[in-house]
Amino acid sequence: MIHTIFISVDIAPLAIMWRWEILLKRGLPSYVKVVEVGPRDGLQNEKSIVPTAVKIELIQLLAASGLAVVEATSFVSPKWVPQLADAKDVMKAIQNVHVARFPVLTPNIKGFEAAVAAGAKEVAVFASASESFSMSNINCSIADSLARYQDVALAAKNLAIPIRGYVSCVVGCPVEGAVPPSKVAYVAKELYDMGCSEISLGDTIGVGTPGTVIPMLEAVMSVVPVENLAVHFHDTYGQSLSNILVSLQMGISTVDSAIAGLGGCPYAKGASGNVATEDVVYMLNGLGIKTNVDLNKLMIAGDFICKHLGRQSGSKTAIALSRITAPVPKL
Ligand SMILES: CC(C)(COP(=O)([O-])OP(=O)([O-])OC[C@H]1O[C@@H](n2cnc3c(N)ncnc32)[C@H](O)[C@@H]1OP(=O)([O-])[O-])[C@@H](O)C(=O)NCCC(=O)NCCSC(=O)C[C@@](C)(O)CC(=O)[O-]
Repeated sequence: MIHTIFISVDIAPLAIMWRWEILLKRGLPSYVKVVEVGPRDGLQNEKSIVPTAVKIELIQLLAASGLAVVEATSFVSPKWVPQLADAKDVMKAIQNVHVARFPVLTPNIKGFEAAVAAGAKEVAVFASASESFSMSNINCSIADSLARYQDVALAAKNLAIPIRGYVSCVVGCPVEGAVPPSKVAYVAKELYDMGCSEISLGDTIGVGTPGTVIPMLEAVMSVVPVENLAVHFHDTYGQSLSNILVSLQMGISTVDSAIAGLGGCPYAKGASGNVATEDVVYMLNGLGIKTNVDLNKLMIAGDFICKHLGRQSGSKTAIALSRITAPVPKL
């Protein structure tokens, strides 16, 4: 005799979860490259000079966490950014660390040559989508900066050195206010056309929301392939993670961040730190996106630099995890 057994299963919650997964994960990459900018963007605005040995140890700890790229320092004028005047010594000390790449900022050919002489194998140039910020940050117009960067790009190409291009003030400028997406797209395309293999779009003063970031990304993505783009958010208004999420949904898979949320540009008054690497990795872990970064090891690096600077971490994740003594619940 055959018995039919009916089991009543309420599938509604499962269906809702499934729909949310589809909605949320639409377009999300399976892997995100996290570019750590803490030793450079994070420290450049610190008033007291951080000893070179501390910078080197920080870089080593960050590389040990699994980060593939750690922006190490800048070969800029020490009169403009005294904190990074030890760029040469930092680079020399990390020559034998091979687990990560260590790009450096170079504002002109002088900086490029010094960086290469110190052992840099990757460089980055930095332009702005706002004329006023270009003047205050690098003392020249956007057009003049692009002409300078042509020389750097050519020199880099001759030595087969990869070059990244930053665009600052992609949604707002401390002087000019809102920046039109078309201006950002113009500068991004110029950098891409001169040979920058990655264009990082910087919300220097952290004023963007998804409402302004999406139209900006649409404009840039119409002239530069999405696989060559990165996003770089400062967290002044607490919008970074939502801005990162929409960027990922639009196809971007490279995200800049700074350990412990350090940072700020000396020439962008009022700008707060970068989005914290710990917070970015926590969110990406939650989305099931691979980063190859060990959050516990990141915490060690964050702890190290915060102790040195004598301040609490700017990462909500780091603060939360440091208060938890019981194992972190697996969400
Ligand atoms: C671009 C310059 C040099 C122009 O500065 P300038 O004063 O117009 O340049 P200059 O050519 O007249 O040179 C002045 C002095 O600097 C020297 N100099 C010239 N170049 C170099 C060099 N590369 N390395 C070392 N020294 C250099 C040069 O030799 C000279 O020395 P002096 O004769 O007076 O003794 C200057 O404005 C500068 O260094 N600016 C850097 C500012 C900076 O680093 N800002 C922060 C980084 S950008 C940022 O944070 C935004 C970003 C990327 O994170 C993305 C985002 O958040 O949006």
